[in-house]
Amino acid sequence: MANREGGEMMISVREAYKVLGSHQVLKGLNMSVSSNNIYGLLGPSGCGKTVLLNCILGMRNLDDGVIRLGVTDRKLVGYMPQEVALFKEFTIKEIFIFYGRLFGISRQLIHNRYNDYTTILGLPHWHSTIQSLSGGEQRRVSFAVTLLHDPVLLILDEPTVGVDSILSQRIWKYLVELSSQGKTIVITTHYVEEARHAHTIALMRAGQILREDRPDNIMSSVGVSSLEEAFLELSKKQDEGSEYMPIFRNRSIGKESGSPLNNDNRFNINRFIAQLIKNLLWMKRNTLIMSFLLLLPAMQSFFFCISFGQNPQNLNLIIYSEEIKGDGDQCANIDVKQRLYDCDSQSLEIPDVPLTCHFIAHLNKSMHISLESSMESARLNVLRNKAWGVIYLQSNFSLATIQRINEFIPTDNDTVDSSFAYITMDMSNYVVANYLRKQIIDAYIELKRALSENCNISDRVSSIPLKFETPIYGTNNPVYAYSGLPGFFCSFCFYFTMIFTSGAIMMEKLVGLLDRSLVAGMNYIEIVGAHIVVQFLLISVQKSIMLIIFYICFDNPLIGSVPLIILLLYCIEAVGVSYGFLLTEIFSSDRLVSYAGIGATLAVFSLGGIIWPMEGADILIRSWIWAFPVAPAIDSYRAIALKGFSLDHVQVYAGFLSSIIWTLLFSAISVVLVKSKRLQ
Ligand SMILES: Nc1ncnc2c1ncn2[C@@H]1O[C@H](COP(=O)(O)OP(=O)(O)OP(=O)(O)O)[C@@H](O)[C@H]1O
Repeated sequence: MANREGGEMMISVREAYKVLGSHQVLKGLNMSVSSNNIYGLLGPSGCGKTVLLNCILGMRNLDDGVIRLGVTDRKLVGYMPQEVALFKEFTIKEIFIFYGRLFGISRQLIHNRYNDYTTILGLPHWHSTIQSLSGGEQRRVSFAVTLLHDPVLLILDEPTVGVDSILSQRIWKYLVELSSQGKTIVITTHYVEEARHAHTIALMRAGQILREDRPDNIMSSVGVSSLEEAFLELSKKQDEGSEYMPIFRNRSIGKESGSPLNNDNRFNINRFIAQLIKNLLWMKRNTLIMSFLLLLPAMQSFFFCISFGQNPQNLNLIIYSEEIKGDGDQCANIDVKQRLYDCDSQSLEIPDVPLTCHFIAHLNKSMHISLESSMESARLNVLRNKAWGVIYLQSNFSLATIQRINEFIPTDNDTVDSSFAYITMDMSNYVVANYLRKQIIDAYIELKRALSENCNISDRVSSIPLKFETPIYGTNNPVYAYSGLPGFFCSFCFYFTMIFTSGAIMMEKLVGLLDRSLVAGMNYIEIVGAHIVVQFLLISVQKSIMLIIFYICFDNPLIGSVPLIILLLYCIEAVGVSYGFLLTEIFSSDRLVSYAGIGATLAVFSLGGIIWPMEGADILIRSWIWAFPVAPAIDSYRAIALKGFSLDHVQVYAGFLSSIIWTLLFSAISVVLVKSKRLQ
């Protein structure tokens, strides 16, 4: 490319249009940057300088217009973003080595260049971490990183903002030296004064270049003595519309301009290793976060095992019995096996120790029983939340119960009524109330069995004719935690990988690290690949910790194949990684990413049958549950762990299939979004 004077042209932008949201940012912009020149892009905040640079670097595509560059290889371009965009926890040495690896520069050359930049720019010590440096020092390091691979074209987005005047002068002096060595430099700035050092100045306003020329030519052509005045004059003309009539071109009308720089979409092992080492180094530097990430699953699983789904214990229950006098001394030291009454006696009498005491003894096995002397005080205690219920037994409860056992069908209604235990409960808690109800029924069945045995009456005849045989799966006294654990474990694996993936990528994105790496030639395959390796290591350790706590420290049932369970968990984690990545492509703020992540986890939590079995869900949800992410995998886990099913069972392979399909779907949408963003 040649410029008007016959010299080489490094950048040529023609009729550039760009709309972002509802804002037309570039409006038919033209720009020409000659090789070996310093091109100062001067304009107020929001005029579109950064968007223009992004388009030149291929981070965004124009809606219409053409960009041509004198170089197409990313290795020949150096980009310094507006933000410092460096890893805060890393030392200067580590940052230099990271970017050096990206560009394939040897260690020796990296070190030599550091020494050169230290002389020129006064870089801090090689082993200083970025977070220990002042703002100005960080900018110097960022500038040096841009120069590290000796690029031909330098694009610097406000390198002197927030920098003291001495450093700013130093940077400009060095830029002049670089241009004399054959580099082309495009530099954006707000500061008119420092822009005078540039060979060419472009005055930009509202998405257009108002004038582009040598500084003195601009002033003389407008007939003023300063660049500020020239800018004001040209701005007035733009507002009057005499020279720069804004033309709105709709995105759909214009033809899209592709990236002016080549994108290397092939996997490059050096770049991948650079990214991988960087991720591992980040983990090493953030020991607090890493220990939290490893302790969190241990704590979560431990707390789950000791608190979730176990049967309620020591529930308070009150007995108000008219048979018992005073504070219940009669019931002290009851042996539930002792003979209850004399079956041979012809006339039935109240036994020495009333049956109430035996009933209490059976109830006491699983509950905490206290006696009250009146129904009013008993009810008051339930009202005051001191007990879960009251059992009222009438004065001739023992006699009526014995009579009922002996005669099978008692003769009079009074006897029938007196043999009843009248129960008034606090039913506000579903689980507690039902568990208590079962415990009371079990205690009564025990009492009745003891009474039957007392008189050698077969319990087979006197008891309810229902017999629960050895169950096919599980036990006759199931614990809710056993069926809740699969949902908890799987949801945690999904949540953790999703939040770690989105957190790691958003961290790089928000501070400009991702853009810097992408401009340097890194591609998404390398970035995501390196991330997956790190994730894999981390989740393997986490998973092992959780499996040990669940199945070795605590005796939760696991009758199926352990390798199959581990494989299933990796599949669920793949869904978490792909969903986390998708969120970072959909949202630009980490807050929104967190909201969407937590929202999805809550949905997984409730659809996974942890809180309540899906058999109780609405028919609409039940019939579509297979279509939700993670829920079928939780079902598979349950089938493997609690029923011992293998991969050839539909309930098991459905979970694997669902996880694979969701991973592919989330990944495919992410790829489409990444590609379409390039077009934005
Ligand atoms: N993703 C986006 N969506 C919508 N509008 C955007 C987006 N990015 C930038 N803009 C708008 O485009 C305009 C130009 O932004 P740009 O960052 O290029 O300004 P600038 O000239 O670089 O400003 P500064 O000097 O403050 O950095 C601004 O009004 C900004 O709000």
